[in-house]
Amino acid sequence: MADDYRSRIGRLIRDSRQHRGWTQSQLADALGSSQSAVHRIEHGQQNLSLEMIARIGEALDKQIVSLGQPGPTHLRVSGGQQLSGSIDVRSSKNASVALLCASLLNKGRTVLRGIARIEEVNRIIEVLESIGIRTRWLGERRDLEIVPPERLDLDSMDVEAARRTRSVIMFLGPLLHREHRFKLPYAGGCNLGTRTVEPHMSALRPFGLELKATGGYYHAEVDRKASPTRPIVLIERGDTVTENALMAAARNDGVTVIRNASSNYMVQDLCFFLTRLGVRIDGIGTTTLTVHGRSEIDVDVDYAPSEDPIEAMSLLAAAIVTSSEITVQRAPIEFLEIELALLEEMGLDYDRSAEYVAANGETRLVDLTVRPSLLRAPHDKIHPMPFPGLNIDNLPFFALIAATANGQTMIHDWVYENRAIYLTELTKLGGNVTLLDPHRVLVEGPTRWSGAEIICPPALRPAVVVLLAMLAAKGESVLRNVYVINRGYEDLAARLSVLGARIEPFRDI
Ligand SMILES: CC(=O)N[C@H]1[C@@H](OP(=O)(O)OP(=O)(O)OC[C@H]2O[C@@H](n3ccc(=O)[nH]c3=O)[C@H](O)[C@@H]2O)O[C@H](CO)[C@@H](O)[C@@H]1O
Ligand SMILES: C=C(OP(=O)(O)O)C(=O)O
Repeated sequence: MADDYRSRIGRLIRDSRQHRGWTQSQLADALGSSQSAVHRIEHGQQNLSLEMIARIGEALDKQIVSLGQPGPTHLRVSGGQQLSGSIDVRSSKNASVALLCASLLNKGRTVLRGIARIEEVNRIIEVLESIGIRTRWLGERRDLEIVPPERLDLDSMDVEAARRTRSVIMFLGPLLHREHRFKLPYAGGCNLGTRTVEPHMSALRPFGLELKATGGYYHAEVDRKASPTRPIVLIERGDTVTENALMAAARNDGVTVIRNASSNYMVQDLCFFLTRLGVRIDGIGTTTLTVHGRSEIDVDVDYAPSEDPIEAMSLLAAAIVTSSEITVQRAPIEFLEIELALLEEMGLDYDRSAEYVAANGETRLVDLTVRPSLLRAPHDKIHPMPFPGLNIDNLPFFALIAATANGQTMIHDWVYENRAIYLTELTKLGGNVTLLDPHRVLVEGPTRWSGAEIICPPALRPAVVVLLAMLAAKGESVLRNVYVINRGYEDLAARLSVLGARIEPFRDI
């Protein structure tokens, strides 16, 4: 019996080590032990103390043994501290998930450099692995290698992981070239109200895809003889629908024109990646994309997705709400220009460095230094638009910034049915935020923030907005159940702590 447990724990340790891309010697170094001891542990030949199991878990960043289900993670924030220093923007959630899905187009080995280490990416990796794709973290755990099998095993799909994201909808475009018939679970993700899949269906129909939604699944049938005979006109300029159409077009043997395409940051990253796969795309960065597809893609490809403009905006908001001077390094300026123009109107004092190029060789980056400023409310309402408008995912941060400014600001989120509602959580921290209707909130500043205990709203950006307000609130706050934040941000609490924030993660016992 004891032997059996030792072997099972040993296997868990071996799997976690391999998932991290470490050798036995590397783990031994991290533990101050020897390679032969790690070998014995992994083969169940060594008695392990609880302390040793905890140390191994810490080294591998993975809980090896738990009593029951591990509970949710919460954050305790001691607010009112000014932040200082510099912080790098990490790669984007939205490009990372698109590129993971796009790897399904490639028979060769795909390496994604510096991909975001976030829960949303973890869920997609779990789905990919469950259908037979081998993934492995390389080097410093920032680069992901993806190797496809000869045939996918779609029936074994990890449905639980798939249902926790909306991104799995982007399997449709690549899969329609590999399978005649398949099913995908309904797309999940944040609770932002109903989000349509109709534009995806109409964009992919010309490629022969028919979808029926029943019993919690989209049932797909593909007519392989079909291919678009005229330009595909998207009924919405959505990001993931554009990506789905691009991925379908990438392996369509011929030229596909996509009109009313999104030219947002993640779409551009996907276009650059597809170009590396040998797919020519004209019109990158515009709303008409002309794709010269290839029926076979078998390339060993290496690509580094660009920095996340939404994370950059979040960090600017962190500086503004805490009246701090910080430098946000590696900000993708093309996707922040309108946000910065508006902040300038509101009175923000900031500098930007000369431009330099991201690791993808394309995206223009700058360093932004923000200084404490007295902000005033803008004259007009703030509302988002598809790129090149103010980014839809950046809008919630303007509610927080408006709460620090003098005067009244109307925030109009026409896009999501439910997202503006969560901004009223700021009232629990002393904000003056009135919900006028499900799409509009009126924010009156400036605010004297005060600490509170709040359960994370079930939406990524509003949850981060609440966390940032807690940084400004004097006294202690608690933010409960922060999975939703970890879905889209890498080590946010730890990285803000490096800037001087006092944030401590904890779990219920
Ligand atoms: C994985 C990923 O990349 N997610 C992003 C992507 O989701 P995604 O592309 O999946 O966004 P949706 O297709 O759900 O669009 C968001 C909402 O906007 C509406 N809509 C969209 C475009 C349009 O021209 N008209 C219109 O009405 C949709 O009906 C929907 O209600 O784009 C959203 C909007 O930028 C972002 O918030 C998400 O972070
Ligand atoms: C709404 C968002 O993303 P998703 O499409 O992954 O739900 C977001 O990033 O804020």
